[in-house]
Amino acid sequence: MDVVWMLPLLLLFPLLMWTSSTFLFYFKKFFYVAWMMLLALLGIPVCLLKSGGRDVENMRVIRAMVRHVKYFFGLRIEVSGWEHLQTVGPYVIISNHQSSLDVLGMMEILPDRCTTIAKKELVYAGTVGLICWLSGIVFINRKKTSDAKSVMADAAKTMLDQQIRLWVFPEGTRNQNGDLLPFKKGAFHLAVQAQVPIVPVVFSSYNSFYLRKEKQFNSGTIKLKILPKIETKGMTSEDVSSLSDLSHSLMRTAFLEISDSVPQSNGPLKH
Ligand SMILES: CCCCC/C=C\C/C=C\CCCCCCCC(=O)SCCNC(=O)CCNC(=O)[C@H](O)C(C)(C)COP(=O)(O)OP(=O)(O)OC[C@H]1O[C@@H](n2cnc3c(N)ncnc32)[C@H](O)[C@@H]1OP(=O)(O)O
Ligand SMILES: CCCCCCCC/C=C\CCCCCCCC(=O)OC[C@@H](O)COP(=O)(O)O
Repeated sequence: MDVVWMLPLLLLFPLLMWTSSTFLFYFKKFFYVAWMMLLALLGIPVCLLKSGGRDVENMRVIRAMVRHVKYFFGLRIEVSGWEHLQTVGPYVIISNHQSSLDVLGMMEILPDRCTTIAKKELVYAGTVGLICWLSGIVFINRKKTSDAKSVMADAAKTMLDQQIRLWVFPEGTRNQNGDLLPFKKGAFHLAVQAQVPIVPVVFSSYNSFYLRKEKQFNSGTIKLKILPKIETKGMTSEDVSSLSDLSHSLMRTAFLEISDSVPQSNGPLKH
């Protein structure tokens, strides 16, 4: 073929490749949300029949229904430190938060009678919002600290009265910058108020298979490391800052240890 004709084709090829991976990114994201919405639609009547309303036991329904979703996206989830979840009674789980894909890892290890603290906007997410409400998810208004504090103080009492575990994302928002954000204090006040242990859980970086800004969503492995519990018995609000710093330091070390060295989104090589 004439080289003049080959040139535009050669230029077009990378464009087509780029377009197809971007297309795949949006397709997979759309499928993820649509599938979760459908699962929630099917799960809602199961929850209502099982518990008759809002009840943390409904988390078992979500856990059972979500576990297969990882296979659609070629994701492997490797868990270490299972023994640290064998704690009797209530505790607070804290973990880093990179994406809504975290739900897949959560549902691999979610202990019984464990629900989550989430931003209040999630309750309006259609069928997903409704099943979250039915499963006892505690919704907070992040823009009104005083409201969030009082909801979390109530949650501390409920944890003890009803023997519930709570999963909190102390970064307070999704973050994929290749490191952990500084921690907000709510999770630590919660654990100290209820005098229950904290179990840190670390998700490895998704940057090797999922990059939001670059529109990449490939298959890959998520490593989940459950760290030993941190006791809070005898602590007061004075200890919250040091408790938060200790947790952050332990989790950051584990995060860097289990995450692959990969180019970070919009940044240099890390780790
Ligand atoms: C079958 C199909 C199913 C389909 C569906 C599938 C899945 C659905 C099921 C499950 C999904 C669950 C997944 C949900 C994920 C949702 C994740 C999120 O939404 S993350 C965002 C929400 N979470 C959080 O924000 C928690 C972390 N944030 C905090 O804890 C914050 O501290 C805060 C309470 C919100 C307050 O925020 P602020 O910005 O004001 O932060 P500070 O921490 O700096 O606090 C200021 C000040 O207040 C003191 N403080 C904080 N909290 C308390 C408290 N509880 N009691 C007393 N005092 C408190 C803090 O110490 C600061 O004071 P000081 O500076 O003097 O120390
Ligand atoms: C206003 C709508 C709120 C989000 C709705 C998303 C629709 C979800 C539908 C299906 C996805 C599967 C279930 C995922 C549930 C997890 C939701 C989530 O991860 O929310 C993001 C929140 O942690 C932090 O948000 P910000 O990055 O601080 O903002």
